[in-house]
Amino acid sequence: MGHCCSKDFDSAPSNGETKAGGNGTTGNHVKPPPSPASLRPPSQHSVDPNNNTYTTSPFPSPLPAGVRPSPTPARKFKWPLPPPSPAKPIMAIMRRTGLKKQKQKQGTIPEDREGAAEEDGEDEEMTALDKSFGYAKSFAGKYELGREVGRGHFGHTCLAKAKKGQLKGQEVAVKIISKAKMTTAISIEDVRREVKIMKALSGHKHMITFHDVFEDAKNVYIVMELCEGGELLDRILARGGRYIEDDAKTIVVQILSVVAFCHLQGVVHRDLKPENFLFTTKDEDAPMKIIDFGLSDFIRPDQRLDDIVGSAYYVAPEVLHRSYSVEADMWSIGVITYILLCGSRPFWARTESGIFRSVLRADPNLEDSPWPAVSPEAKDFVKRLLNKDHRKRMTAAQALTHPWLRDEDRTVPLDVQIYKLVKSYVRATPFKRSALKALSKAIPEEELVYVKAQFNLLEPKDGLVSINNFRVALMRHVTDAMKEARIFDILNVMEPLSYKKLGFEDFCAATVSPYQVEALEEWENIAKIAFEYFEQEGNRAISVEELALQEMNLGPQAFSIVKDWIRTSDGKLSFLGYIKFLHGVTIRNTNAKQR
Ligand SMILES: Nc1ncnc2c1ncn2[C@@H]1O[C@H](COP(=O)(O)OP(=O)(O)OP(=O)(O)O)[C@@H](O)[C@H]1O
Ligand SMILES: [Ca+2]
Repeated sequence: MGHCCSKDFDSAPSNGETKAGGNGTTGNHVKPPPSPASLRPPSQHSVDPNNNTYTTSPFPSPLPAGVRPSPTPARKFKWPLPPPSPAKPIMAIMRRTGLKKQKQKQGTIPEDREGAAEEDGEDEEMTALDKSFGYAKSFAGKYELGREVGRGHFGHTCLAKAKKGQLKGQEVAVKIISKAKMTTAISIEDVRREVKIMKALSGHKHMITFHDVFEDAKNVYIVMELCEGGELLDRILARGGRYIEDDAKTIVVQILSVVAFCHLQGVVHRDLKPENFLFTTKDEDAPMKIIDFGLSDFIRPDQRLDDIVGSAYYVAPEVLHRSYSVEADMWSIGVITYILLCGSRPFWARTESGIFRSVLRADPNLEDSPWPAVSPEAKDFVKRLLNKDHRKRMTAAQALTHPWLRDEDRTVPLDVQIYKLVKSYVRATPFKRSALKALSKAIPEEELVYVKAQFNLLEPKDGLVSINNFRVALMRHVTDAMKEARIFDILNVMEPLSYKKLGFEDFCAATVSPYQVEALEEWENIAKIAFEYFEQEGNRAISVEELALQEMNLGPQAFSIVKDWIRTSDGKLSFLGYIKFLHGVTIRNTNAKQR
């Protein structure tokens, strides 16, 4: 859990560089600790603990005017930096959750009554809430509790020794979550879901192994494998704030491998940070395990979440905009990689709102020391994760095939993104399909490593894949989480594949994402080549009406926009029109219906 509160890179031994900045707009610039006072993170004094959770986004919504995100209440936002005392934020968080509920029930609470309303709300909830989970009650009979090994916002973790059963004599870790702090139905549901997710995902080699769960009148006890090697954050700090590139790769590969697994299972972690990766032993090369699914959630393939959740330094821009999916985790991995490689945070400011401003607007600094000494592949890797446009970010499976990490001996995990893209492709018009096919033909061989790996994971028969290949590949990885996230539903909307099989060429066309290709350095060249192919094989005369209504599913309001995409000389798509058509442009200022 979040020892982000007690450790800070700014107080870590400096790597010697002094950078300007700290205004929240120029990236994270670590300051050397010149005096004992600066060892205390500055925001201790400047962040208001009562103003740390947003029930609505502090930023304008990215949704079209008039469209509001669904009304799920914002849940938790954690302290980015050390609070004055460990007890206060817990109380503050719990009170705030109570307040949100109260507000929902009764509408606006007058400002000067807020404190009282919080307390009232808490009391009311405490008496009404059912806090029995149905877990076994025999914790004390089965385990002997030892010393505390960690503490976070929502509980503390202790050593324990199993007294009986299969684990008899073995040391385990027990996360103890106090029922007194579960003051709302949401906080109870969070614990229930944390247990469900840990149980379902247990088994992956970089996932903490879940053993058991218990409860009594006071607490819930989550029993899991003990990791004795400490948090990744501690190792970064012990190394003076950064890793050499090869060691960073070893870390990032492990993170991606387990996160790819979570995403395939329909679980978004939402709190990826170095504090939530533990080393199994104290050995330098001990494997890491992901922990803390306290903020995680199930997510359907086509779902967007809207609650602002996470830790400030690692939060993705679209989370602040309240419309996000698994790509938000990929942003956090970009932040972790950036830190591993240079020892500084990419988005830094003294206050929480300053950090958010930086996340939304600032480009990470990849110029100053030590970046000139970092390989171009590593920099490209970071850029492709810290892209503010979530559509342009690599997925976890894709990132594992990036040139920086590529290793032919490592199996690439199945990527649920493939399913989403194929679903859209098989439902697209022939004109759109030929536009995508032209694009896929222009992609350099180098970039096809990922697509080839995904195609092979579907185990093509005679070079072809059908809906059954997609089903069987998913089944191979099925867990209860995958069922809960309704991942299999996507197969129903892929039903045109019941009558048609895809060869590798079609598969490439189906799985090419114009947004991700646009993020490549060679984009301009690729686009030109793609258009040449399109001119040869797919471009045809098309009317404004057909383009807007049939091809793009837009309303007549879009006629004036798509009109410019068509060449007057021959009535076919122009180069610019082709590119826009590929992207399925979002027309915000019309009431046009969109696919
Ligand atoms: N399996 C484990 N083995 C060893 N230590 C552990 C284990 N699980 C958790 N810890 C320690 O306990 C700390 C808190 O655990 P965890 O992150 O799950 O709690 P949390 O209250 O949800 O945290 P946060 O404040 O980040 O939400 C971890 O940072 C880690 O130091
Ligand atoms: Ca944690």
